[in-house]
Amino acid sequence: MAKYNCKKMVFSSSSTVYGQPEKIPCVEDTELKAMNPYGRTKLFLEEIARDISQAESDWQIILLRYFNPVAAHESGKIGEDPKGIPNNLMPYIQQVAVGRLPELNVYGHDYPTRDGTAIRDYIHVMDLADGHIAALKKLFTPDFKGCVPYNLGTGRGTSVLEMVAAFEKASGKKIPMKLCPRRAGDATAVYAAVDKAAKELGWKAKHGIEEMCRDQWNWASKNPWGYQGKKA
Ligand SMILES: O=c1ccn([C@@H]2O[C@H](COP(=O)(O)OP(=O)(O)O[C@H]3O[C@H](CO)[C@@H](O)[C@H](O)[C@H]3O)[C@@H](O)[C@H]2O)c(=O)[nH]1
Repeated sequence: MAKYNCKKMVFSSSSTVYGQPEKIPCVEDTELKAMNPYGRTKLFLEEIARDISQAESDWQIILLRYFNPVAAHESGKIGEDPKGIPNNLMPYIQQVAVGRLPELNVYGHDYPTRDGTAIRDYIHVMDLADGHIAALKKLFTPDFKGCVPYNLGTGRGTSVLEMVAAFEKASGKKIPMKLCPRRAGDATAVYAAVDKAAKELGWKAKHGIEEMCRDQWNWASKNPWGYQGKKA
């Protein structure tokens, strides 16, 4: 970047830097802490970005803290195709729906939430893409300075069971479930404060969980075995 005199950067950070926040919705200037190794990598890279902007005042950096990206392009031609058994909730639900996996393991049903399952702020990937365009536009405004974090979330929390119900409705498929113990390193409830991105980037998520599930299912039903198709 130094060689090409590039001093503007959009960094893909994550809501994982909030750990389990004291207060939700999470505001950007809340205390940061990692609950797992992945979270710590994001936290350290944010710290490095902050250090760079302190050391060299001509750098302009935006940290985009993604909440839980899900869904697919509306065409159904571009979507997530994880290698091996998926770790994340939506690709796992998708693989149960198309018959690749027998049932969903629900990690934790004794959280202090409305139905006992953990709460996240799921965001449509197309909204996330728009958030990047808004961030780039912001970086190129003459008054932008320093290293500034923005949440990319919807501001709404959805439990695991609510997400499963929404997916069942969108797909018409039953998702068999097994209630399991909590997964180590998982937070109880995390969702975004969205005012800063709305005010300063002019960006707001447009899609709700019904549309997220619709587009996830459109991709899944057209590509049940991902990009490669089923191996013989
Ligand atoms: O098979 C599964 C997978 C997940 N969950 C639960 O579903 C919720 C969401 O899990 P997941 O989709 O794995 O998301 P997070 O653990 O919240 O983390 C994701 O979202 C973060 C914020 O964007 C990213 O930083 C991480 O990379 C990404 O894994 C959690 O309560 C999990 O316990 C299940 O019950 N069963």
